[in-house]
Formats: sequence, C-alpha cells, structure tokens
Amino acid sequence: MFLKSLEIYGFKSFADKANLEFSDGITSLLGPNGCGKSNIVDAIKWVLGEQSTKTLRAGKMEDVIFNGTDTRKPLQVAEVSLTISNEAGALPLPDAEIEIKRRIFRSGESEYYINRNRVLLKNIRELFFDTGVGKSAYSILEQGKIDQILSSRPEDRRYIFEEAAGISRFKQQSIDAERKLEKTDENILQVETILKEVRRSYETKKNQATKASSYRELKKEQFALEVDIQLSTLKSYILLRESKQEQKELTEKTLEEQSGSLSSCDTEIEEMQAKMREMGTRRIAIQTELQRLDEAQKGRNDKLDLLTQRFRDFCKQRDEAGARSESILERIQRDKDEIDEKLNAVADIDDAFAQLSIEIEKNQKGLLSTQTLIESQNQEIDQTELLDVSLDDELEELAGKLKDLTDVIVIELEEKLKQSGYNLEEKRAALALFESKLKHIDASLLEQSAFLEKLKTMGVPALEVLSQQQKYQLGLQKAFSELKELFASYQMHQASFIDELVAPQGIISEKHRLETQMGAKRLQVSRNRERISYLREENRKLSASLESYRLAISDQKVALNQLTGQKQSAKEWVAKLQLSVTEQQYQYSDALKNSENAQERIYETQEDIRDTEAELKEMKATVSMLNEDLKDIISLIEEKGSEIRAKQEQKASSYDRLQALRGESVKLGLQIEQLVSNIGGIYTTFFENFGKSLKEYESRLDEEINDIPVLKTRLDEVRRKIEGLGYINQMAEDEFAEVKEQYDFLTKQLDDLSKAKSDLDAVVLEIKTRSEQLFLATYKKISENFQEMFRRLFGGGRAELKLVDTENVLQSGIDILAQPPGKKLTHLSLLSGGERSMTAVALLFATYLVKPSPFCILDEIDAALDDRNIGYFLSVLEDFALKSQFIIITHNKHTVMGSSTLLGVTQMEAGVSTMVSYRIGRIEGEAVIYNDDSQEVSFNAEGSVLGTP
Ligand SMILES: Nc1ncnc2c1ncn2[C@@H]1O[C@H](COP(=O)(O)OP(=O)(O)OP(=O)(O)O)[C@@H](O)[C@H]1O
Repeated sequence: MFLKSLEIYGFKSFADKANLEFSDGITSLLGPNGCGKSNIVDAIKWVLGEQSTKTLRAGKMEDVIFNGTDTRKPLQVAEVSLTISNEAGALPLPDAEIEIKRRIFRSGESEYYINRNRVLLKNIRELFFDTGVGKSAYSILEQGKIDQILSSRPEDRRYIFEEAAGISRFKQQSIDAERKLEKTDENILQVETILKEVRRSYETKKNQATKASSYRELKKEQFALEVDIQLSTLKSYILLRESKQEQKELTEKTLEEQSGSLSSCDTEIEEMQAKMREMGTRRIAIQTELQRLDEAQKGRNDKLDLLTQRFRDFCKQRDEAGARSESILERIQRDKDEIDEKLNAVADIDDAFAQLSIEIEKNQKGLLSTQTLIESQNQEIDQTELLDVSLDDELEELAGKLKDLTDVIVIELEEKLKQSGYNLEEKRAALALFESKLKHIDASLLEQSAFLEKLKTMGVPALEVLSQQQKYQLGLQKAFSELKELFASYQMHQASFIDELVAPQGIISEKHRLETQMGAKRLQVSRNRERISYLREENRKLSASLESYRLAISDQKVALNQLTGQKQSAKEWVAKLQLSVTEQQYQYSDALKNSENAQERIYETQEDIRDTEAELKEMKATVSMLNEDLKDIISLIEEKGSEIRAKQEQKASSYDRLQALRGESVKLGLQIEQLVSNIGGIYTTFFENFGKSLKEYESRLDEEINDIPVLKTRLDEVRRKIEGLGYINQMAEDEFAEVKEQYDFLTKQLDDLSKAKSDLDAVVLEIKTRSEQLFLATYKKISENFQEMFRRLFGGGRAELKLVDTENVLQSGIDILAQPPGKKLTHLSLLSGGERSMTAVALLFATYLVKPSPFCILDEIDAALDDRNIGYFLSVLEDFALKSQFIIITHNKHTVMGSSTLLGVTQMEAGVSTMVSYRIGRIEGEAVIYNDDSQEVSFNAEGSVLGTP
C-alpha cells in the first residue's frame, strides 16, 4: 500500500472534514453523479502540488475552497492532507510514513507541509521526482486525459515516457543548468560591462599615477639637485672659510676685541636660529598630527557609513518582524473565531442530539404501544373468528333442526286439517258477520249516549230520559245475545288443533324458538364479522403508523450518526486549530522578540552614531585649531627668518665697518664671519624652503658632488620637465591602487564565470547524453509491452509506437498506430470511444510494466467499455493490482464487483459531500452491495449505484 489515507476539509464540495482510508489492491469510489468523486481526485492532485487551475477544474486557485450552499456559508480555508506509506523507501526521506499537506486561504496565501514542517512547493516536487507520481506523471488517469494522450500532438505524450525513464529529474536538472547558464551569460555580460567602465578609469588612473610617480621622482631629483647645489656651495664656503680662517688666525690677536662684539651678534643669531629650529619642529609635529587626524576622520566616516547601514538594516528587521507579528496576530484571531464558531456548532449539535434522542425514545414508545395494540387486536380477531366458526356450526345444526320441524308441522297440519274438516271460506264469513255486528253495537252505543246527552241539555225530564235509557238497554241486551250467537258460530269454524300447535309446548312455538335462536346467532356472526373487519382496518392503519415510526427512528438514527460524525470532526478541527493557535502564539512572541531586539540594536546604533559624530566634530575642531596654529607658526618662521637675515645684514655691515676701521686683518675676519654667516644662511634658507635641515645631508660633503653649473643645468632641465607634466593628481597613485584592485577582482570574476560556463556546458551535454540513453531504453521496452498489452486487451490486433524524429530523441514526438482485430490500421481519431479507452489503458499498463507507479487513480476510464472489454480490462487490472494500489472511480457494476474495497460518496445535505461505507456481500450466489445499515444498494440500467432498492 502506498496511499494510506486522505483527509479533506473545505476542499470543493467537502465542507465538513472527510477521512478516506485506502487499502491494498483495487478500491472503488462509488456515488451518484455530482456527489464529489472527482473532487477527491482533484484533492489528491492538488496536495501533490498541481498548479494548473484548468487541470483542477477551477477558474482560479481560490475556487477550490468550498463556496457555500443555500444553507451554508462559504469557507475561508481549504486543507488536504495525504498520508503515504514509505516503508519501501520509494520516497527519499527516512520516515516510514510521510504526511503531505497543502492549505490555501481565500486571500490566496498557500502553504505546503511535509511531516508538519513548512516547506516550499519545490520540495514537494523534488520528493516525487521520477516515482511516476506527481503533477505531470501517469499515476492519475482521467477520462479527459485519455483524450489528451491520444488526441494531443505526438510531442505532448512524451511526459509518460520521460517519467517512466526517470529523466524528469534530469530534465529539471537540465532546465536548472540552462537557467544557470543563462544567468552566467548575464553575469558575464554584466561583469564585462562593468569591466569596460573600470578599464577606462583604470587606464586614466594608471596614466595619472605614472605621471604622479614621475612627478614624485622628478621632485625627488630636483630636491637632490637642490641639496647637491646647496652642499656644493656649502663645501666651497667651508673651504673658503677654512682658508680665510687660516689667514684670520694670523691676524687673530688684532681682531680679539672686535670679535667679542661680533660673537655676541653671532650668539643672538644662534639663538634666533635655535628658536627657528624649535618652530620648525613644532610645525612638523602639527603637520604629523594633522595627517593623523585626517586618517582618523576617514576612519570615523567609514564607521559612520557602516553604522548608518546597520541602522537601516535593523529598522528593516524591526518593521518586518512587526508586520509578521501583526499578520500572525490576525491569523490567530481568525483561528480563534473559527474555534468559537466550531464550539458553537458543537453546542448546537449537542442540543440537536438531545432533541433527537428524546424524539427517538418517543417514537420507540409509540412503536412498542402500537405493536402491543396490533397484537392484542390480532388475538381478538383470532378469537372472534374461532367464535364465528362455532356459531356457524351451531347455526347449521339449528337450521337442520328447523328444517325437520317445519317438515313435521306441514305434515301434522295437513293431517289435522283433514281430520277437523276446517273450511277457511266459512270461517271468514262467520268472522265478517261477528265483526259487522260488533261495529253496529259500537255505533249504536255512541248514538244513544249522544242522544241522551242532548235530552239532558234540552231539559227533558229525568223520567223520560230514564225510560229512553231503559229502551236503549233492552235493545243492547238483544244485540249482545245476537253477538254471542255469532261468536259461537265463528268458533264453530275455528280449527281446535291450532291452539295445540301454537301452545307453548307446541311445535310452532318450538319452531319460533329455533328461528329466534338462529336470528340471534346470525346477528352475532354478522356483528363479529363487522368487528373483525373493523379490527383489520385498524391494524392496517396501525401497521402503516408502525412503518412510519420505524422510518422516523431509522432517519433519526442516521441523523444521530451524522451529528456524532460532525461533532467529532468539529472537535478534531477545534483541537487542530488550538494547536495551530499555540504554535502561532510562539511565532508571534518570536516575532515580537525579534522586533524588540531590532529596536534595541537601533537604539545602540543610534548611540554609536551620535558618539562617532561627536568624535568627528571634536576632530574637526582640533584640525581647524591645528591649522590655525600651523598658519601662525609659518608666519612666525617667516618673521624670524627675516629677523635673522636682518641681523646677518647688520653683522655684515659691522664687519665692513670693522674692516674699514681696522684694516686688512679685520677684513679677513669679516670675510670669515661672512662665510660662516653664508653657511648658516644656507642652512636656514634650506630649512625654510624644504622644511628640513641640511645637516641631515652633510655626510654627502665627503662624497664627490658634481660641479654647480652641471647641477644647475640639470636642475633647469628637471624643472622644465616638471612644468611639462602639467596638472598632477596627487592622489592618483592611491586612486589607481583602488581601481586596480577592482579591475583585478573583476578580471578574476570574469575568468571564474567563463570557467563556470564551460563547466555548465559540459553538465548540459552529459545530462542530454544520459537522458537520451535512458529515454531510448525505456521507450523500447514500453513499445514492446504496448504491442503485447494491446493484443491482450483487444484479444488480438496490432499496435505500434513510433518516434517521429529519431535524430532528435529528446524532442521527438511519439506516434501511436492501432489496429483492432479484423480492422484496418486506423488513425487514432477513427477509433471508437471504447477502443480509444482500451488503447490508452494498454499504453498505461505497458508503462507500468517498465516502471510501476506506486499508486494509480483511474477516473471513469471504463465508462466507454462494453461488458466484454470490461472483462479484459478487469483481468489485466487484477494482475497489476498485485503490485500497485488502484483507486478507481466507476459507475460500472462489474468493475465495482471486482474491487476489494468500496468507498461511497454521497450528498445527504445538498451540495455537501460526505463519505459512506459500502461492502460486497452475496445473495444466492449473486454479488450485491450493502450499505452501513446492511441494506442492499441497487444499480440503475447503466450500472450506476443508485441507493437502497
Ligand atoms: N468550491 C466548491 N464549493 C462547493 N462545491 C463545489 C466546488 N467546486 C465544485 N463543487 C461541486 O462539486 C460537484 C462536482 O463534483 P464531482 O465532479 O466530483 O462529481 P462526481 O461525483 O465525480 O460526478 P460524476 O459522476 O458526474 O463525474 C459539483 O456539484 C460542483 O458544484
């Protein structure tokens, strides 16, 4: 097994969290049209890094997030986690199980994880390189992809062969190398452009530096010539002074007195010269300090630049950490809102759960009481029916008796009538006479009483009334005796045996009794039947309500299960969110800490900048102070020089005066003094002109020095040369050194880049050669397998693969030629839908033979196959399922029955996909599918799963 499980939340129609556990062999995904089966395939493609919205059947990437239904709001995030078993080490990670997760927010932000560590898309792609799995691999084959394989340009089919050949990695490496090559070319171009610029400045600075260096050399020579001229002059003075000294010593005695004052003059000059030297030293010290300060200022400026850069960097770090912490805070809030939402949903689910449980209990009670009532009524029906049977028996018995009795009555009546001579006509006439007499008496009585009343009212005397009354009485007595006679004659015609017959012990009474009994029993039977049919009708109604109780209970139980599932997934989601909130809180405090650290660094850097600026300011003040001092000293030196010169002139004129006054001997002394003074002047002038003491060079006095005219000629020449040099950039040498460093660096870089370019060229060539070898070897094997697989799937026929451009294997397209059995070699576009599917499947399986994909998802590729081809297809599939894991979306019953595991997708709530489990069972040897409630699931005419029959 490769794919272990898939967890989907918020992806397309999977609004609630759904878990799919895969197993080895063939797993079928079942469900009606539009319930979300292909969305599961999309989820797998998506988590493996698919970027094409077209392939994912979406307009833009955010469209994969659940976009709501009439009753549900759209979600803000979609998340898919795929757990893969890596026990066989197919993937280059040490873990036995690898979880890949991808998450997308409606804001468009996308995240990838491998084993809960945040990674880049690139890392996911690299994980699946050359495994047959991944974005462009052949592990997922959909209906549309069959057309893509067969109808696309021959070049577009290459990816299957490349993946199987394992050159996808090389292809990527080659692309990377070519990209690096391009980058290297760009860099070379860039470096060459910069080098061109630098070379121009290099040449200029080189010329300037050469000029500056010649200038420095000439200046050095000029100085040396100046020194030599001064030394030569000095030497001649010294020699002259020494000769004069010899002469002077001869006249020393005479000059002793004057020399006293002269020596005081000399002392003064000496003192002034000492002062002058002191100032010279001070000037050098100031210049040295100025130079040092200049260097230090440069150092501080550099430090300032560095600190400013650091300040900017820290500001950027602080701002980035701040922004990051805010976005984390937002995410935390979002997750917390979602937790609240989910907890509310859990509370709602609990309420609904309790409500449902009450309803189930109520329905179960109703069910029980209805069942009891039905049973008791059934018992009553049975008893009543038994009673009816015995009543029918009794009725039959009574009917027998009645019939016998009636026969006896008829026979007896006939006999008695015969015996009695009974005549009905006569009897009726006697009765009519008797009755008319009775009526007459009755009418007379009424008449007489009315007449008597009238008499009374007329005031007829009582006696008369009485006599009338007596008259009437006599008439009445007569009528009465006539009546008696008439009754006796009627009785004469009455049959006496009738009384016997109708007497209580007589048989007529017996017959009446029997009839009454039978009537009563019939009435009871009819009432019983009415009661039975009433009870049956009642039971039928009760059975209907019993069924509706059952249905309601089963629906409510399904709803309870759903609620439990929803509650569980909501709780898991809450736990996950809480974990994520804790994680993000850590990230948040990290970001805050980073921001605070950066702020601290900013303060420190600001402090450093202020300190450095203060130091610089102080240095500048010192420099301007020293410059002032230098200016003062230079003017003091100039002043002192003119003082000395004045003093020397004064001394010379004193000598002249002494000479004039004291004669020739004094003149010599003066000459000596003059010479001494000249010698001193040379030193002084030299120091004034060059800031250095001539004494430093006195050692050269013992060396051979050119004659002064020679030296002067050369000096003139040097001066002309210096003038001829024109403007001299004194910094040129330093600047040249800097440019040279840059120039050397760039030249080296250019060399390195050229070397890298040639290395990359070699890599590209090697990859190409290796890819070509691998591609050809794999292509050959797939081509052979394809021919065999085609024959196996079609039960004959012929098929071939052809490289379009054999000269250019790595770019060449691949043509497919197919000839189903008994048909001509046909262009692919002329094949039927089923033949196309089988050809594509043949190519796919031919590829698996060379490089099996660890798992394979086939989305309705059997849709166009008839029963015979399904048979071929399944037999091949079963062979391959021994090595690879297959997940098949199908509506075909045969394919479903050939699977080892079934996973059902349904939409109990419109627009929201959920998973249901199905299993295969057997009824009378026939395979059938059962759902969770062990109800059989039916297929429609096309073989699609419909639901319970
Ligand atoms: N972002 C989304 N939010 C909610 N529902 C979506 C989203 N994207 C797609 N759907 C829904 O998913 C359903 C399509 O699912 P699917 O293509 O997986 O079905 P199926 O089971 O493969 O169907 P058939 O058997 O017809 O191929 C459509 O009803 C569509 O509206």
